[in-house]
Order: sequence, then C-alpha cells, then structure tokens
Amino acid sequence: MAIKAGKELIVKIEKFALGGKGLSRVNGEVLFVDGGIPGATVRVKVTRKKKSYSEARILEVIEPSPDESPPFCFHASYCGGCYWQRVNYDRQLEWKERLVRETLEHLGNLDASTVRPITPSPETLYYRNKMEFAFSARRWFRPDEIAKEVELKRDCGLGLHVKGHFDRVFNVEECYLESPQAVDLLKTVREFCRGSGLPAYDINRKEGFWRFLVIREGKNTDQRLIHLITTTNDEAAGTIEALGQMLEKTGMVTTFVHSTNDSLSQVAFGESSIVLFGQGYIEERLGNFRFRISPNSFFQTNPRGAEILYGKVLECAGLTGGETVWDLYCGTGSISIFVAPHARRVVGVELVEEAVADAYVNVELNGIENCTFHAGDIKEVIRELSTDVPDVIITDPPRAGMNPKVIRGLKDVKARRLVAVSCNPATLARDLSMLADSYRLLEVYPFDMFPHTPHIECVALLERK
Ligand SMILES: C[S@@+](CC[C@H](N)C(=O)[O-])C[C@H]1O[C@@H](n2cnc3c(N)ncnc32)[C@H](O)[C@@H]1O
Repeated sequence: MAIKAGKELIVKIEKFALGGKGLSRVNGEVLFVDGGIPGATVRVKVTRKKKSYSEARILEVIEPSPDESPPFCFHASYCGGCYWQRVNYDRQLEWKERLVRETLEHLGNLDASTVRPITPSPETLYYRNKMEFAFSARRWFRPDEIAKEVELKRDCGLGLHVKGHFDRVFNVEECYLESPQAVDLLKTVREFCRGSGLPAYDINRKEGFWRFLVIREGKNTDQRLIHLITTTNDEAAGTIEALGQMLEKTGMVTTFVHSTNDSLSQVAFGESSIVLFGQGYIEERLGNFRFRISPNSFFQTNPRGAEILYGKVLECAGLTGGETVWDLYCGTGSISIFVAPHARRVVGVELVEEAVADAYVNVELNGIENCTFHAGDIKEVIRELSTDVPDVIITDPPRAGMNPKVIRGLKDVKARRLVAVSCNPATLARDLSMLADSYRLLEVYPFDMFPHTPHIECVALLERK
C-alpha cells in the first residue's frame, strides 16, 4: 500500500515526532499525522506527499490512545495553542524526554546517555506570563458559532490562530495559559475595538488599524501590562485614550502602552510607543531578584519554571566567585543577575536595545555591580568580546539557534565551560554537534516550560576538550 496525496488510510500512531505530530509508518514510509497520539488507531487522509515523508490529517479515531485524556479547553480541536492537552501530563513529560534523546542522537550524532530526567513545570495551567493575540479583519468562525445557524459576519476578530493557519484568527472565549483576568481583558478590548469604527488589519490587503494585543503579567507581583499594537493613524488618538480610560477602570491593568508598527511582517513588536497610563513596564520577582520587563523585551514566559531553570544554569556554571562569565542572548539580564553573585564579572550580549536598557535597570534594582551589557548582534559583537577571555559561557538563543559565526567564535574562545540553554532540541543538536570538536557534552537537562504544547527547553553542560 503506497502513500499518495488524497488517499485514505487506517494507521496506528507509533510515536510523537519533534514538533508534536504523531508518526506512523506505512510500508516503511514515514507519515506525520496531525493530532495523532501514540497508541491510537486512526483513519487519515494524506494531505501531502514528499520524497522522504508524507503528511496526513485525521478523519476518524477508530481506537483512542491509552494515553489520551479529555481536553480541558473548549477550543482544543482547532486552536494552535496547547494542542498536546489531549495527552496525559505524565506521558507528555515522558515523550519530551524521549524526544530530546532521539533528537540529540539522530540530528546531532551526540551521546543520548547524557540526557537526564525531565523537570516538570511547577504549574500546568495558567503558567504563562505573556500572550499575544492577533486582530483579524475577517475572523474565522468556530464550529460552535456555525452550529448556531444564525447569520454570521466575517468582521473584526481578536484571538488566537487556528492551528497551522497564520491567516485564520478565531475569537477566544476561554484560555488556560495565562490567567482568567487576561481572558476578561481580551474580551473587553475586543468589544471596544469592534465598536470603535476602526478596521482591523487585513493581512492580505496590508491595511487596517488594529494589529496585536499583548497581555503581560507579573505572576509574583500581580502587575499587568496591556500592549496594543496598531498601524499609524493620527486621527485614532481619541479612540486609544478612551480605551485606556476603560482599561484603567477595570482595576486589572497596571499599565497601558500603545505602539505603532507599519511594517508588513506580522510580528507583535512596537516600533514607536506611548504610555497611556502606569509606568510603561511591569516588574516580576524570580527568587530573590526583581526584574523590569518592557513591552518589547524577552522574558521567560513560565516564570515559576524559569526560577528552576536558572537554578540549573547556575549549578552547571560551577562558579566559585572568581570567574568571568559571558551571558550571550541575555534578554533583560535575568540569567546574568542569577549568576552574578557567584562570579567575578558577567558580560551580557543582547540584540534588542530596550532589553539591554532593562538589563541595566535590573542590575541596579538588585544591587548588582559586576555586570555589563552590550547591545548588538552576537555574531558581530563576539569578535569585540574575544579580547576578554571568559571562564564560563552561557548561551540562550532563540528557536533558530546560533549563527555559524557565533559557533566559530565560541570555538576560538577558550572557555572552561559552556552552558547551552535552548528552547529547540533540533537547533540545540545541530549547534552542539558543530561544537563537538572543541567542547565535550557532559549532561543535558530537559525542562517542561510549556505544558500541553510539544515545546521543550533544555540546559546542556559542556566542557572544553
Ligand atoms: C530565548 S531568549 C533568552 C533571553 C534570556 N537569556 C532569558 O532567559 O530571559 C533569546 C534572546 O536572544 C536575543 N537575540 C536574538 N537574536 C540575537 C542576536 N543575533 N544577537 C543577540 N541577541 C539576540 C532575543 O532578543 C532574546 O532576548
């Protein structure tokens, strides 16, 4: 039985693949099944046939997986958010740990016995401190809306993307990732914007006003920031002010920032901002430290998980108080601040200037005097840093991993230890394998920072060969 696009097949899901799809084999050919859970038998339709693999979607679950549990969210069947919520949490953890082993071995040719047991997230619901919601000029109708058989209008929507569709946004009614207050605020903003007379941004026509709503929370400080991103429209100032007054009255919002972004790329990033009320940023506490977080700065999205993760980074760094440490991709300096009391000095590098400004404020807030930060692209900055030889290097790149120039720079620098933090096992495996002639991999610690999603965080410890 050969796999062909459009063909219907009955298959058993063998395992999860990195990225979260179920994997099945048909006569040795790999078939990725969207939403497939290991152990389930499903009838599928092949949606795409490629040279080395094919893709399919489920038409019918013939026998459910023994690892399956009922979804807790009303939107589970189409939301691109936490789409592993149908898998028992213990089994999610087992699969994540296994995926790290397999990825390091198969993609990086690395020793999988270095992988230690995964650390679960301290919280599995309401664990996120940041959610980005997109506006849509033509919202996608949910199955329950269609079933009501009332006339629906493809008007302004604000919510999350339908799984696998960057251009489809549905109105979110409930969400278990951030907090119930965040969902209330989302609905409040949505109603206001729908009634404002101003259009949502249309990604096909590249026009419209409302673009993104980002809600950030300090989980340990009970502070909340609303970051609204629109295109530029000088006539809309009164509307934004009225929205600000409404948000202030809710008593749930500490600060409201309005940013504009006229670029064509669909990224929730404010190019120029004004603060409507409050300080324009929120604070968060992790361990004994305080952090300022500005609207565009990166901050770990699972703060209680981050505290444990940073503890492991510190342990892996093996500091005695006399070391120079580089914290590459340092964001708002949170890792720098965690390790600084145990090192002689810390040098952080970060691309986003706003995050570097936050990092400087953060060291001051915490009375730390041995950190300096550089704003810039690491692949450029690393050459300037190379005159100052570090004992320990910590890296924490985005999902795409490290640029080959950065890898070459790390090889040239004779650091005793390298602690590699990563939110993508595939690029971690690639980067560690490129470093393998200079650094020996000792241990890899997987962390679950993103329950109910297939995302996996890791901390890897390497020593100079
Ligand atoms: C995964 S975050 C880690 C931040 C920080 N270590 C933390 O735990 O909060 C990655 C950071 O790398 C920054 N970044 C991305 N590309 C970069 C580059 N080429 N050079 C320097 N920083 C970069 C991002 O802005 C982001 O703050």
